[in-house]
Amino acid sequence: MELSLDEFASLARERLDPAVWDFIEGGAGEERTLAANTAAFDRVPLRPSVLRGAGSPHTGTTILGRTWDAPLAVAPVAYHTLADPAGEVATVRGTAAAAGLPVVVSTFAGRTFEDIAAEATVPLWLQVYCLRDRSLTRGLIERAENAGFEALVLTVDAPHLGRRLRDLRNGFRLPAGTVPANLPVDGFADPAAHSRADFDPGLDWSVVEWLRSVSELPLLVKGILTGADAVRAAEAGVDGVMVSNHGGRQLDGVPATLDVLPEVAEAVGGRLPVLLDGGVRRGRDILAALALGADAALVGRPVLHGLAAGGAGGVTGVLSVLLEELTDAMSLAGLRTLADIGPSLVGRAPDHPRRSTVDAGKGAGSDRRTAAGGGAGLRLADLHPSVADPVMDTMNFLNEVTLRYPEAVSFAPGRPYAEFFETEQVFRHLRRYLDHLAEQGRSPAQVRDALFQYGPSAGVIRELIAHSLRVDEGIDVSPESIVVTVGCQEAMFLTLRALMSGPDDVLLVSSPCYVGITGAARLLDVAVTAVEEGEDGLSCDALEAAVSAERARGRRPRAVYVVPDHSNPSGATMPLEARKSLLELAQRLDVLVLEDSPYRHVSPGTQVASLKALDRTRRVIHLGSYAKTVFPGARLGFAVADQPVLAPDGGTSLLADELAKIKSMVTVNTSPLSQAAVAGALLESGGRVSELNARNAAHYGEAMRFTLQCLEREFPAARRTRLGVRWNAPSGGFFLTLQVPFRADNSALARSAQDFGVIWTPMSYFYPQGGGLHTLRLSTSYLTHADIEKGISRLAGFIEFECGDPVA
Ligand SMILES: Cc1cc2nc3c(=O)[nH]c(=O)nc-3n(C[C@H](O)[C@H](O)[C@H](O)COP(=O)(O)O)c2cc1C
Repeated sequence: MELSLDEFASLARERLDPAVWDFIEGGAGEERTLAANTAAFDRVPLRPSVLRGAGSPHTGTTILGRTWDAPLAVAPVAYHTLADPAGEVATVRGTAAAAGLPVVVSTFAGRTFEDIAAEATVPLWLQVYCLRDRSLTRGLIERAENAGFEALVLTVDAPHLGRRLRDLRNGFRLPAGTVPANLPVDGFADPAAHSRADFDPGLDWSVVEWLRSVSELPLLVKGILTGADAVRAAEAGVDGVMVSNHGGRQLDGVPATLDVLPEVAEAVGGRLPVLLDGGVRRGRDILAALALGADAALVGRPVLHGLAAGGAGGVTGVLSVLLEELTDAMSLAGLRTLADIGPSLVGRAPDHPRRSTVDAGKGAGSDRRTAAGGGAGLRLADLHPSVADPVMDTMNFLNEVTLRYPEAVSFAPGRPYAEFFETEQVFRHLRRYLDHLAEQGRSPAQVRDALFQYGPSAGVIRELIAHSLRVDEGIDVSPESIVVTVGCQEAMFLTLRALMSGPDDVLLVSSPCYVGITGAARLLDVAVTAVEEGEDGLSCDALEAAVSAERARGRRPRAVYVVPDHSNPSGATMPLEARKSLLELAQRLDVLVLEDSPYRHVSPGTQVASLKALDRTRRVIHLGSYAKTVFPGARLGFAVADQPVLAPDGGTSLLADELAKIKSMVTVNTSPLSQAAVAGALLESGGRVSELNARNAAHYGEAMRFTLQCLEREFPAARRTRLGVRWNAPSGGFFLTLQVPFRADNSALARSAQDFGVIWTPMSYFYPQGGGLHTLRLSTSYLTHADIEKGISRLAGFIEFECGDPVA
């Protein structure tokens, strides 16, 4: 087994044709820059700090709005097919098996963007050479965008390819079968000659504006080597810069990238992410780059070495070695997270430039705050990385857009229908509960304290909840296995905190997935792996494959989160058999199931048995919510955690006891007032939440049916087919999803709100590892029929306009 990148390089050299090896390995001119790139890392020793209580390191980071497992990506390298016939397809497969890291695909990829995207579960970026033929360039970008690529990387150091003496001596020609799969196949065999013919040597900074006009994807420029150019790039409005000298393949004699990094980082001043490539060959090199101001590093040649050495598995090997070395170096240097990395790690004064303070995912034109100056100003980079993660902005963005366009019909929030609430109801519920306490023999002072005082962390209405679960759901658990929480959100948070004990623990989530759980995971630095949902919800096969893949990577899949009934956001419901299979599989694989099911009792018809009701082996932690069934203002939820927990001294407790301990340090206890209000509702209905909600369920079912009917009316079959619009027809819940042929992103949403007066939610918010770019979510729950009708008619106008087919 190869233990270093050098060993992969040696294997590749043995296996590749010498001229191909030279093409990959060589640099321009006397290869001084090529040599300088690696030598620069050797000149920068790391200076560890000891006894810092660092524990296990966490390598995750957020760049351009996406979470990466480590500050590492695959640099754009032409023709991966030179190293393996499967080319870039093998690369993305191999990368995914190592970690969630982006792959930058070259304009000169040996496989089509569509083929690569079909195989990719990691984010893809497109490297752009701006060709003389702008329409060809635009076409490439459009194809990549349609295939789901997430960013553009404009290479700015190559008006034509550099003077590569090895290739000139070898008379290098691309071997038969190696072609630029995304370009018209003509005249490419001599890459240098072709670049002189087709690259646009007259580019200036206006190219940024042109790219902005053809694509809304975030844009980075690759090939920045001076602070001045970095400033120009920032002024031109790019979303990130890459310090690169093209791996020493362009102008020979330019400095090593690591040497110019501090200058570039200082010039950028935290406004944009700074990435670096060139000579990165060890995990500790990544640390050095981060210490000198980079947000992440990329590797080029080593990936081709891996491909040549062992196809996709070789790529996995190369990246895994780098990641292991990175974790090892962090641990030995006393670094717990990337936020701990600063100039002192490489012995520089602390006022040296730091990494980006702004996540570039916010896109062009966003408010780019500069690093705080003196005084009490704080730097975003010094706060927990979750605060810069776009998942945290999801709720705010939707609230903001709804407030900004008050006249718009909003299909965004999953709120209950307001007409169900009457203010006096709350007082009635409170009275009912207080009477209940008196009936149970509590003295007036005890009744008073039950409302006014702190209460036990685990809650005071656990008996009533246990009773309700028994009579209504067939879930038979003791009150002691319940913890009453501040909304279901707190139940998720406590459960994750308790279960996820180390950096190798992974939470599996069905994807698309409710953002509350991914947000909680982000706050807690918990790694999340998405498992694709099918029409019937979570698929057992996909889950099993994901668990095996995680275990193969040395990680411990701990639990799987699932919304089995009328899922938010997809609307899917798992049939009974699928639930049973899931429980059997969870037992066999030894993972816990986190069941979240807020929509069961507000959906029409008979509901399938809950996972917890079917659970015979205490595999399921049930996360409950009264937001939809009683009222959201109570902020009342609960966790059923009846799993026994064994202490080293042989004693046992319930997982619920451990959750209550954590809760005592988060919210101390759930408001007794809220508990009392919900308890009153439970008492009034004899614990039968389903009966309490019979009218509501019928109403929501009707709202869904009416929305579907309006969609049918606006998009009769012929128009639907012509436009490429499709939707699902959930049997309950608050949400349905609609597929459209254009990108349903934030800017489309802003156009929809402003020009058409209708708001919806981009489904991409709900895909933790990318996806849903052409789907939008409609919530049908809180609107009147008149609003639904108006909203769907406006939505039809918007969709038709976006499809370039405006109605007269
Ligand atoms: C064989 C080869 C092909 C490359 N093709 C491209 C390309 O198509 N576009 C580009 O921007 N950079 C290209 N590069 C440069 C890489 O993106 C990257 O800057 C360089 O390889 C990083 O240095 P490293 O190989 O030392 O990691 C290529 C590099 C190599 C070795």
